Amino acid sequence: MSAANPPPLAAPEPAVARPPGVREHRCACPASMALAQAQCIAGQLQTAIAQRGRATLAVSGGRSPIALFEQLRQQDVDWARVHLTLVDERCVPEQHPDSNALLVRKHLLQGVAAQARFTAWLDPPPWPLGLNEQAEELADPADPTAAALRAAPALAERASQRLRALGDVLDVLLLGMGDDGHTASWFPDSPGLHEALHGTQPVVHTLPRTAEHPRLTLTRAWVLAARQRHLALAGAVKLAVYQRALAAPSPALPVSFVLERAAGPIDIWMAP
Ligand SMILES: O=C1O[C@H](COP(=O)(O)O)[C@@H](O)[C@H](O)[C@H]1O
Repeated sequence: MSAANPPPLAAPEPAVARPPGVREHRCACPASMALAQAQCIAGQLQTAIAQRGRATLAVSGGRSPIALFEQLRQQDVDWARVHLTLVDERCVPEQHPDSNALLVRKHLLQGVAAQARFTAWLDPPPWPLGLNEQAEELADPADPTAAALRAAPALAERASQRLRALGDVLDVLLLGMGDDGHTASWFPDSPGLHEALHGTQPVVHTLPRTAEHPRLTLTRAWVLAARQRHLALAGAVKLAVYQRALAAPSPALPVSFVLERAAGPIDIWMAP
Protein backbone atom coordinates (compact mmCIF):
# COMPACT_ATOMS: atom_id res chain seq x y z
CA MET A 1 0.00 0.00 0.00
CA SER A 2 1.64 3.30 -1.04
CA ALA A 3 1.39 6.61 0.78
CA ALA A 4 -0.58 7.92 -2.19
CA ASN A 5 -3.09 5.17 -1.67
CA PRO A 6 -3.68 4.96 2.14
CA PRO A 7 -5.94 2.29 3.68
CA PRO A 8 -9.49 3.49 4.28
CA LEU A 9 -10.05 4.89 7.76
CA ALA A 10 -12.40 2.89 9.97
CA ALA A 11 -15.78 4.55 9.92
CA PRO A 12 -16.50 6.23 13.28
CA GLU A 13 -19.32 4.69 15.32
CA PRO A 14 -22.51 6.50 14.39
CA ALA A 15 -23.54 8.74 17.26
CA VAL A 16 -26.50 7.21 19.08
CA ALA A 17 -28.96 9.61 20.64
CA ARG A 18 -29.30 8.76 24.34
CA PRO A 19 -32.88 8.57 25.58
CA PRO A 20 -33.31 11.41 28.10
CA GLY A 21 -33.32 9.19 31.22
CA VAL A 22 -30.08 7.34 30.41
CA ARG A 23 -27.20 8.64 32.58
CA GLU A 24 -23.88 7.11 31.61
CA HIS A 25 -20.96 6.78 34.05
CA ARG A 26 -17.78 5.82 32.16
CA CYS A 27 -15.21 4.27 34.49
CA ALA A 28 -11.53 3.46 33.93
CA CYS A 29 -11.78 -0.23 34.91
CA PRO A 30 -14.23 -2.73 36.47
CA ALA A 31 -12.71 -2.22 39.94
CA SER A 32 -13.16 1.56 39.91
CA MET A 33 -16.66 1.05 38.51
CA ALA A 34 -17.55 -1.29 41.40
CA LEU A 35 -16.36 1.26 43.95
CA ALA A 36 -18.11 4.24 42.35
CA GLN A 37 -21.34 2.30 41.93
CA ALA A 38 -21.19 1.02 45.52
CA GLN A 39 -20.74 4.56 46.86
CA CYS A 40 -23.64 5.84 44.78
CA ILE A 41 -25.95 2.99 45.88
CA ALA A 42 -24.95 3.38 49.52
CA GLY A 43 -25.97 7.05 49.34
CA GLN A 44 -29.32 6.12 47.82
CA LEU A 45 -29.94 3.50 50.52
CA GLN A 46 -29.14 6.02 53.24
CA THR A 47 -31.48 8.58 51.62
CA ALA A 48 -34.30 6.02 51.54
CA ILE A 49 -33.65 5.17 55.20
CA ALA A 50 -33.67 8.86 56.14
CA GLN A 51 -36.95 9.43 54.25
CA ARG A 52 -38.87 6.24 55.02
CA GLY A 53 -37.05 4.50 57.88
CA ARG A 54 -35.87 1.60 55.75
CA ALA A 55 -34.57 0.79 52.28
CA THR A 56 -35.32 -2.04 49.87
CA LEU A 57 -32.61 -3.19 47.49
CA ALA A 58 -33.07 -5.76 44.68
CA VAL A 59 -29.90 -7.23 43.16
CA SER A 60 -29.08 -9.27 40.08
CA GLY A 61 -26.88 -12.35 40.01
CA GLY A 62 -24.45 -13.81 37.50
CA ARG A 63 -20.69 -13.23 37.68
CA SER A 64 -20.52 -9.46 37.13
CA PRO A 65 -21.82 -8.11 40.45
CA ILE A 66 -19.29 -9.87 42.70
CA ALA A 67 -16.85 -6.92 42.82
CA LEU A 68 -19.74 -4.52 43.43
CA PHE A 69 -21.14 -6.66 46.26
CA GLU A 70 -17.73 -6.79 47.91
CA GLN A 71 -17.46 -2.99 47.80
CA LEU A 72 -21.07 -2.38 48.76
CA ARG A 73 -20.92 -4.51 51.90
CA GLN A 74 -18.13 -2.25 53.24
CA GLN A 75 -20.09 0.97 52.75
CA ASP A 76 -21.38 3.05 55.60
CA VAL A 77 -25.03 2.02 55.47
CA ASP A 78 -27.42 1.26 58.32
CA TRP A 79 -27.64 -2.32 57.10
CA ALA A 80 -30.10 -3.38 59.79
CA ARG A 81 -32.64 -1.15 58.01
CA VAL A 82 -31.97 -2.59 54.56
CA HIS A 83 -34.25 -5.24 53.13
CA LEU A 84 -32.51 -7.11 50.34
CA THR A 85 -34.10 -9.21 47.63
CA LEU A 86 -33.41 -10.49 44.10
CA VAL A 87 -34.08 -9.23 40.59
CA ASP A 88 -34.07 -12.79 39.27
CA GLU A 89 -33.29 -16.32 40.28
CA ARG A 90 -32.31 -19.56 38.59
CA CYS A 91 -34.64 -22.44 39.49
CA VAL A 92 -32.04 -24.48 41.31
CA PRO A 93 -31.65 -25.41 44.97
CA GLU A 94 -29.87 -22.71 46.95
CA GLN A 95 -26.77 -24.89 47.43
CA HIS A 96 -26.31 -25.03 43.63
CA PRO A 97 -23.36 -22.90 42.39
CA ASP A 98 -25.68 -21.14 39.88
CA SER A 99 -28.06 -19.91 42.61
CA ASN A 100 -28.24 -16.11 42.71
CA ALA A 101 -29.27 -16.29 46.39
CA LEU A 102 -26.09 -18.22 47.15
CA LEU A 103 -24.07 -15.49 45.40
CA VAL A 104 -25.72 -12.82 47.53
CA ARG A 105 -25.09 -14.73 50.74
CA LYS A 106 -21.43 -15.35 49.88
CA HIS A 107 -20.47 -11.91 48.58
CA LEU A 108 -22.90 -9.30 49.92
CA LEU A 109 -24.38 -10.56 53.18
CA GLN A 110 -21.02 -10.52 54.95
CA GLY A 111 -19.50 -8.37 57.70
CA VAL A 112 -21.72 -5.46 58.76
CA ALA A 113 -23.97 -6.04 55.73
CA ALA A 114 -25.00 -9.39 57.23
CA GLN A 115 -27.41 -7.33 59.37
CA ALA A 116 -29.58 -6.75 56.27
CA ARG A 117 -32.69 -8.86 55.95
CA PHE A 118 -32.73 -11.04 52.86
CA THR A 119 -35.85 -12.24 51.06
CA ALA A 120 -34.67 -15.05 48.81
CA TRP A 121 -37.18 -16.57 46.42
CA LEU A 122 -36.66 -20.30 46.57
CA ASP A 123 -35.60 -21.16 50.05
CA PRO A 124 -37.90 -23.30 52.24
CA PRO A 125 -39.59 -23.37 54.69
CA PRO A 126 -42.52 -22.81 54.94
CA TRP A 127 -43.69 -23.92 51.49
CA PRO A 128 -47.42 -23.59 50.84
CA LEU A 129 -49.35 -26.84 50.62
CA GLY A 130 -48.23 -28.86 47.59
CA LEU A 131 -44.95 -27.06 47.04
CA ASN A 132 -42.91 -29.31 49.32
CA GLU A 133 -43.10 -32.08 46.79
CA GLN A 134 -42.23 -29.72 43.96
CA ALA A 135 -39.27 -28.35 45.89
CA GLU A 136 -37.96 -31.87 46.34
CA GLU A 137 -38.31 -32.44 42.61
CA LEU A 138 -36.16 -29.37 41.97
CA ALA A 139 -33.29 -31.23 43.56
CA ASP A 140 -33.98 -34.38 41.53
CA PRO A 141 -30.82 -35.00 39.52
CA ALA A 142 -32.78 -37.26 37.15
CA ASP A 143 -34.49 -34.37 35.36
CA PRO A 144 -34.01 -31.09 37.18
CA THR A 145 -35.18 -28.88 34.30
CA ALA A 146 -38.49 -30.68 33.87
CA ALA A 147 -39.08 -30.63 37.60
CA ALA A 148 -38.20 -26.95 37.84
CA LEU A 149 -40.53 -26.15 34.95
CA ARG A 150 -43.43 -27.93 36.63
CA ALA A 151 -42.78 -26.07 39.86
CA ALA A 152 -42.04 -22.65 38.29
CA PRO A 153 -45.56 -21.13 38.14
CA ALA A 154 -46.21 -21.86 41.80
CA LEU A 155 -42.74 -20.67 42.75
CA ALA A 156 -43.30 -17.42 40.82
CA GLU A 157 -46.59 -16.85 42.65
CA ARG A 158 -44.92 -17.48 45.97
CA ALA A 159 -42.05 -15.10 45.15
CA SER A 160 -44.64 -12.50 44.06
CA GLN A 161 -46.27 -12.70 47.48
CA ARG A 162 -42.88 -12.15 49.10
CA LEU A 163 -42.19 -9.13 46.90
CA ARG A 164 -45.56 -7.55 47.65
CA ALA A 165 -44.83 -7.94 51.35
CA LEU A 166 -41.83 -5.62 50.86
CA GLY A 167 -44.05 -2.82 49.53
CA ASP A 168 -45.31 -1.58 46.17
CA VAL A 169 -42.05 0.01 45.06
CA LEU A 170 -38.43 -1.04 45.51
CA ASP A 171 -36.00 1.74 46.45
CA VAL A 172 -32.89 0.64 44.55
CA LEU A 173 -32.58 -2.00 41.86
CA LEU A 174 -29.39 -3.32 40.25
CA LEU A 175 -29.44 -4.86 36.79
CA GLY A 176 -26.78 -6.72 34.87
CA MET A 177 -26.80 -7.83 31.25
CA GLY A 178 -25.75 -11.02 29.51
CA ASP A 179 -23.79 -11.02 26.27
CA ASP A 180 -27.03 -12.05 24.53
CA GLY A 181 -28.76 -8.82 25.61
CA HIS A 182 -30.84 -10.31 28.40
CA THR A 183 -31.36 -8.39 31.59
CA ALA A 184 -32.99 -9.72 34.76
CA SER A 185 -34.17 -13.09 33.34
CA TRP A 186 -35.80 -11.58 30.26
CA PHE A 187 -34.19 -13.71 27.58
CA PRO A 188 -34.27 -12.90 23.86
CA ASP A 189 -37.28 -14.27 21.99
CA SER A 190 -37.91 -16.95 24.61
CA PRO A 191 -40.86 -18.50 26.48
CA GLY A 192 -42.06 -16.23 29.25
CA LEU A 193 -40.57 -13.04 27.76
CA HIS A 194 -43.99 -11.61 26.89
CA GLU A 195 -45.23 -12.10 30.47
CA ALA A 196 -42.01 -10.66 31.84
CA LEU A 197 -42.43 -7.53 29.71
CA HIS A 198 -46.19 -7.10 30.03
CA GLY A 199 -47.26 -8.84 33.25
CA THR A 200 -48.31 -6.76 36.23
CA GLN A 201 -47.49 -9.28 38.97
CA PRO A 202 -44.05 -8.86 40.56
CA VAL A 203 -42.51 -12.21 39.53
CA VAL A 204 -43.03 -14.54 36.56
CA HIS A 205 -41.15 -17.56 35.23
CA THR A 206 -39.15 -17.71 31.99
CA LEU A 207 -37.27 -20.36 30.05
CA PRO A 208 -34.01 -19.16 28.45
CA ARG A 209 -32.90 -20.48 25.09
CA THR A 210 -29.42 -18.97 25.52
CA ALA A 211 -28.64 -19.98 29.11
CA GLU A 212 -29.23 -22.73 31.63
CA HIS A 213 -32.11 -23.30 34.06
CA PRO A 214 -35.71 -22.13 34.08
CA ARG A 215 -35.87 -18.74 35.80
CA LEU A 216 -37.94 -16.54 38.03
CA THR A 217 -37.73 -12.84 37.26
CA LEU A 218 -39.15 -9.48 38.20
CA THR A 219 -41.44 -8.13 35.52
CA ARG A 220 -40.73 -4.93 33.65
CA ALA A 221 -43.54 -3.22 35.58
CA TRP A 222 -41.71 -3.87 38.85
CA VAL A 223 -38.29 -3.04 37.47
CA LEU A 224 -39.47 0.29 36.08
CA ALA A 225 -41.36 1.16 39.26
CA ALA A 226 -38.15 1.07 41.35
CA ARG A 227 -37.10 4.52 42.57
CA GLN A 228 -33.48 4.10 41.45
CA ARG A 229 -32.28 1.76 38.68
CA HIS A 230 -28.71 0.83 37.80
CA LEU A 231 -27.31 -1.22 34.94
CA ALA A 232 -23.65 -2.33 35.06
CA LEU A 233 -21.76 -3.26 31.89
CA ALA A 234 -18.11 -4.30 31.68
CA GLY A 235 -16.17 -5.49 28.66
CA ALA A 236 -16.23 -4.84 24.94
CA VAL A 237 -18.95 -7.39 24.14
CA LYS A 238 -21.45 -5.98 26.62
CA LEU A 239 -20.69 -2.39 25.66
CA ALA A 240 -21.32 -3.21 22.00
CA VAL A 241 -24.61 -4.97 22.81
CA TYR A 242 -25.65 -1.93 24.86
CA GLN A 243 -24.99 0.39 21.91
CA ARG A 244 -27.24 -1.76 19.72
CA ALA A 245 -29.93 -1.90 22.38
CA LEU A 246 -30.10 1.91 22.55
CA ALA A 247 -31.42 2.03 18.99
CA ALA A 248 -34.97 0.78 19.66
CA PRO A 249 -36.83 -1.57 22.02
CA SER A 250 -36.70 -5.13 20.66
CA PRO A 251 -37.46 -8.61 22.07
CA ALA A 252 -34.20 -9.71 20.43
CA LEU A 253 -32.32 -7.54 22.97
CA PRO A 254 -34.56 -7.37 26.05
CA VAL A 255 -32.25 -4.95 27.87
CA SER A 256 -33.56 -2.37 25.39
CA PHE A 257 -36.81 -2.24 27.39
CA VAL A 258 -35.07 -0.54 30.31
CA LEU A 259 -33.28 1.93 28.01
CA GLU A 260 -36.15 3.23 25.89
CA ARG A 261 -37.47 6.74 26.49
CA ALA A 262 -40.64 5.47 28.21
CA ALA A 263 -38.62 3.49 30.76
CA GLY A 264 -37.52 6.59 32.69
CA PRO A 265 -34.23 7.33 34.42
CA ILE A 266 -31.48 4.72 34.72
CA ASP A 267 -27.80 4.93 35.70
CA ILE A 268 -25.53 3.02 33.34
CA TRP A 269 -22.14 2.02 34.77
CA MET A 270 -19.62 1.27 32.02
CA ALA A 271 -16.05 -0.08 32.08
CA PRO A 272 -13.81 -1.50 29.35
O1 LIG B 1 -28.23 -15.13 34.20
C1 LIG B 1 -28.00 -14.01 34.56
O2 LIG B 1 -27.23 -13.21 33.78
C2 LIG B 1 -27.18 -11.79 33.93
C3 LIG B 1 -25.78 -11.39 33.52
O3 LIG B 1 -24.85 -12.25 34.17
P1 LIG B 1 -23.28 -12.11 34.04
O4 LIG B 1 -22.75 -13.41 34.56
O5 LIG B 1 -22.95 -11.87 32.61
O6 LIG B 1 -22.90 -10.97 34.90
C4 LIG B 1 -27.52 -11.33 35.35
O7 LIG B 1 -27.73 -9.95 35.35
C5 LIG B 1 -28.74 -12.08 35.86
O8 LIG B 1 -29.09 -11.65 37.16
C6 LIG B 1 -28.42 -13.54 35.90
O9 LIG B 1 -29.44 -14.33 36.46
